[in-house]
Amino acid sequence: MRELQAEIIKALGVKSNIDPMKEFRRSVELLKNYLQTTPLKTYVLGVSGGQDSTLAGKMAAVAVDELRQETGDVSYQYVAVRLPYNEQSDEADALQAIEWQAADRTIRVNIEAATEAAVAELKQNDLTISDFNKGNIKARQRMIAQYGVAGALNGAVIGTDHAAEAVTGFYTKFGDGAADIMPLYRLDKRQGRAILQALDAPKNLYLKVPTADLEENRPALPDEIALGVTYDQIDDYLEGQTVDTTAAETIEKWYLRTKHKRYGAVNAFSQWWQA
Ligand SMILES: Nc1ncnc2c1ncn2[C@@H]1O[C@H](COP(=O)(O)OP(=O)(O)OC[C@H]2O[C@@H]([n+]3cccc(C(=O)O)c3)[C@H](O)[C@@H]2O)[C@@H](O)[C@H]1O
Ligand SMILES: Nc1ncnc2c1ncn2[C@@H]1O[C@H](COP(=O)(O)OP(=O)(O)OP(=O)(O)O)[C@@H](O)[C@H]1O
Ligand SMILES: [Mg+2]
Repeated sequence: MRELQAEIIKALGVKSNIDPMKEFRRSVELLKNYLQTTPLKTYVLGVSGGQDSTLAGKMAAVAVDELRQETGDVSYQYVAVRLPYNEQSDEADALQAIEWQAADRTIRVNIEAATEAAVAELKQNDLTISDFNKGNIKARQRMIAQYGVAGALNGAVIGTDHAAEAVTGFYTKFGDGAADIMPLYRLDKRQGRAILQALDAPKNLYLKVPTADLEENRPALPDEIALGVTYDQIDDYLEGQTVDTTAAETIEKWYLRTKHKRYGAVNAFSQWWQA
């Protein structure tokens, strides 16, 4: 195994083999335990219609249902948040995911107006805002909306970052990367898929092409095109298998380049950025 590969696997805590239901329970227990250590009663999660939020939302729904039963406190709830930028082409998938999860409540916030207002104000200052940059602003508007819901409903925000995204830093810093709890962290993409399969989730939700869908010039751009490496290759790498050198180098390039996302803001005591 490559030296950096072993270091990454250890840092992200990825297993080469999982028992899907055991990992599901581990995440559900984490969600239950965390809420009980806080004054909070609600889990808040943006549900896009993609694989990751389909899984994380199911974990949240099961966690709060068990908490209600075990404690008798009926105020525990899971709130799914629809966050379209105007119309969303795969809206039906998002609604299907929420129904399958059996969310206690669904909230809808269209992020288009807030995004456009932010971009327009920035442009007043003689700045060019690229489509790519605007995509990250959309992800941050989704973060603002979810924390708005959390603030109103005594909630904690769930993030869907998992090992295959953490290794590539494929998320918006302080956008979808910002959350209170990350139940998928440690799992790679195929492990998340295996859990959904074990849970008998609708196949179309876990077999669909992963996309951040943030760019207007390249709608529904597959993550694998953006990254230049496939999830199968990333998962193989994370599970300690040998992948071809080009793929391994691409993954490692992303890992090293996005180190700043896996640490807090630099201060006078931090040293990670000097290495
Ligand atoms: N050393 C460093 N090199 C580069 N940037 C550094 C930095 N240290 C701090 N920074 C800060 O980080 C910022 C760049 O990071 P960031 O804003 O995240 O931007 P960036 O990493 O350039 O873009 C985010 C990527 O994640 C993808 N994404 C986003 C959201 C969801 C998903 C998904 O899978 O669904 C994927 C998105 O398509 C895009 O490819 C800079 O503006 C700077 O403030
Ligand atoms: N249109 C949206 N509506 C609600 N939440 C969204 C939307 N787009 C992104 N999100 C939130 O941002 C997270 C990151 O997006 P990401 O694309 O990585 O995950 P996903 O869409 O759930 O799964 P996949 O990666 O397979 O597409 C989502 O899991 C979800 O919580
Ligand atoms: Mg997606």
